[in-house]
Amino acid sequence: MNEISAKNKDRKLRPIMFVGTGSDVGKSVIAAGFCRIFKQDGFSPAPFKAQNMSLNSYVTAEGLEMGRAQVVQAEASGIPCESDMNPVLLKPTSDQSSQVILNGKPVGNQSAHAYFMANDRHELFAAVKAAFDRLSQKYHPIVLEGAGSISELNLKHRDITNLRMAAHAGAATFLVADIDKGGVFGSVYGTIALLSAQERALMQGIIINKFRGDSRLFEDGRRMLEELTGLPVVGVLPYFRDIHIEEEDSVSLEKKYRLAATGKVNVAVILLPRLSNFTDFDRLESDERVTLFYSQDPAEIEKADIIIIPGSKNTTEDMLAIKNNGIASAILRSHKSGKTVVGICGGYQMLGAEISDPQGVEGSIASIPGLGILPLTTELQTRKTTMQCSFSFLNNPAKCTGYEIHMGTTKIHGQPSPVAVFEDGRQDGFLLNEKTWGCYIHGMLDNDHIIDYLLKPYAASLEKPRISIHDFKEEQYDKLANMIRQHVDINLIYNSLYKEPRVC
Ligand SMILES: NC(=O)CC[C@H](N)C(=O)O
Repeated sequence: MNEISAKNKDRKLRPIMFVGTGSDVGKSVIAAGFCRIFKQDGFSPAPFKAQNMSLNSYVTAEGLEMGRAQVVQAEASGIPCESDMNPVLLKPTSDQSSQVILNGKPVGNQSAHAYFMANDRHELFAAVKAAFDRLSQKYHPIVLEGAGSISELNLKHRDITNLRMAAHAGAATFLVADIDKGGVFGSVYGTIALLSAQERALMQGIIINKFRGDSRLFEDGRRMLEELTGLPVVGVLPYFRDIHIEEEDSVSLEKKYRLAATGKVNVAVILLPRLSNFTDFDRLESDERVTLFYSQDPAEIEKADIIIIPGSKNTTEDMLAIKNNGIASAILRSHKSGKTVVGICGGYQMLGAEISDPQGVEGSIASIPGLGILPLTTELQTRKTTMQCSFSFLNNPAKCTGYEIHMGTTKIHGQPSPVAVFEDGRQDGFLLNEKTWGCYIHGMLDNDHIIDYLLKPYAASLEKPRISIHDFKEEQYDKLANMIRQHVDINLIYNSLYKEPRVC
């Protein structure tokens, strides 16, 4: 623990917030790092982001849905996640429409226009503030994350995620800028210059992120930015590749591999247009035996040993998309030639004979034939299933964990052949043979023996990964915290958290 935190440990820390000059500047990872720093220093931090837009969600122990970035940050804080950490989650179902999750429950699909305009989102902001207030009764400091850029002038009066939230929280606010993107002086100076006096009063400093090379070379730049903005540059964080923290949105998915490689078990995850929960594959991706790539190229997909059809926010439209772009035929050919084809959630639904949506839950396609590999049909319902689950996989009695998030219910035609049996006796999924199966459970590939089962036909002689997923994540959070401590003036940050907020 550093001197300042040790001396003042009994005093309540005010909230801290990380906002950005734009999206994908690294706010979530920095927030996760600070959650771990505060935990290491003996405080009881908790994360908060008022609104996320993401197809990567998770389910709390209470069966409430929330964005995964705050789940990661809660893990870094060493506490269970709860929906108050992310009260609003927008899950885009198409370019025009999102499913709106409020306090963990879907409140319907709304067009972007209706959602953003209604009464300047007054009610939503009230709900968000209430969630924050509940959370701050239990934890301190609250580590808030903003969304995108804080200088979207036309959206400011409807903002519920950035500086209006910082003002409500009285948060010491730090601006994060990505130097790797270029234009860091313009974006930092411009962002600060466009703030109102009240907003400016919240700002405590600047963090330059993703710096490549020796940061001493940036000393002049740091001084210039301080002169231009009147704010201290509290840290210059390096661009890193050796710390693995789960990432929030599909911007990061774009950067992942697209090609098969030799000498490893090749796993292709179909890059569906509305792919959801791609974090399902993080553990598999980090397995030394595997090369995992995301692809929408039928020729590349056919090179894989194992094809996984992932979850989808819009199974019917994604089914149509893979029929039209040749991927469905590539999957069928691979299946026939004896390769592994596995489906998770939406992907499981696609492996069946038909997906129907009589009530238009996902869109305008009332019904569409699936791949016809598994003897099952799915109907999308208006009621959403969201729950964490414990289950056993096939005949292995070991307890596995995962979670379900879906609107569809699936009927098996003929003899059941479940993949998973839940603690309450319920069954899920269908196993046609060792190389052909599917089920609803997200996170199932975080269970090592299921990964081993998947890889067994291809990887018997290859070395296994050694460290458990829990220990691996803990190690990564500690590495992240240590890296931040090395490059940020942590005393200055603590000082700003002991100061009373300036009245805005
Ligand atoms: N997470 C998913 O893959 C969801 C699948 C499908 N869209 C459903 O809601 O049932």
